Amino acid sequence: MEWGGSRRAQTRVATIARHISPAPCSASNPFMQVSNQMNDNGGIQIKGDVRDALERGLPVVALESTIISHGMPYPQNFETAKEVEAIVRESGAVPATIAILDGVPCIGLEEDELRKLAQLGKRAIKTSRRDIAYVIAKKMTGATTVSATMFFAAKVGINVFVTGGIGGVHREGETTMDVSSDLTELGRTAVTVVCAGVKSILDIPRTLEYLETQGVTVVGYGTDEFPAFFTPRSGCKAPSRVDTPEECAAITGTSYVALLTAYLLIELTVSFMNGILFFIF
Ligand SMILES: O=c1[nH]cc([C@@H]2O[C@H](COP(=O)(O)O)[C@@H](O)[C@H]2O)c(=O)[nH]1
Repeated sequence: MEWGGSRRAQTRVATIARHISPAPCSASNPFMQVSNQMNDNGGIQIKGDVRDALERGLPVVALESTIISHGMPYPQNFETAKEVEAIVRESGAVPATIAILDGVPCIGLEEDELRKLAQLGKRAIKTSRRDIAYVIAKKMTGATTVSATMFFAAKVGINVFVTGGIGGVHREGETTMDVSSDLTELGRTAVTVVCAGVKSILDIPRTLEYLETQGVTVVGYGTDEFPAFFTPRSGCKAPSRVDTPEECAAITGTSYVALLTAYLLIELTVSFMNGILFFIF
């Protein structure tokens, strides 16, 4: 016979799970239904192929847009964005580049929208989680950073997000308090972020400390070292390591099953970038 307290505890855990777990990718996904309604109301807009994949439970990979607007000049940024989307497609997943266009959060961009964003460059608002409400309310065009991209990906049930480098703790951050909101988002939003670490201009040891404080699972893929975006060598050790896609899947599965708020950040060296899509599950 089951102990009543245990049953109550299980119910509480299930309730918590509904709040913190990413929405499942299916037509019955309540987030999708909300998104559909929001779409009708001029809210979140999901591109056709992305919507179709989410409804059918097929793999979708979120991509950020600040790297397009602020990371490179036009037209290299446009070409690179298209190339990254093509790599995702070749690997059997649907790419969903996320941005806010004229106040509308868009999950997946048409080619002309991608070009518009690339041409706008730094005139697009660099939009982190803090800025989302303002950019939408003012009907502005915002390029989403890692934190804002994770926010929208989780809202529509996308569980994997691929980018170059994430933000981190800036040097002298101990006095300036300049810590990227990417790090706090990683601690609160259950989206697996596949990236090449942080740039060496940031304070990597403090970035790792902050990720630990936020409860973020940081895993090196095929490396013991935390990569520094342009180079696999930072001199800082990654807290843990996996070597196969199956190990990655097991860690992600464990995080969800155990309902931990320790979400997964997989760090890759740049040379592994073409291999990242093996992580889609
Ligand atoms: O090497 C780079 N890392 C990160 C970014 C972008 O900058 C954001 C972090 O900005 P901040 O440090 O202001 O939080 C990241 O999420 C990403 O969008 C970038 O352009 N270049």
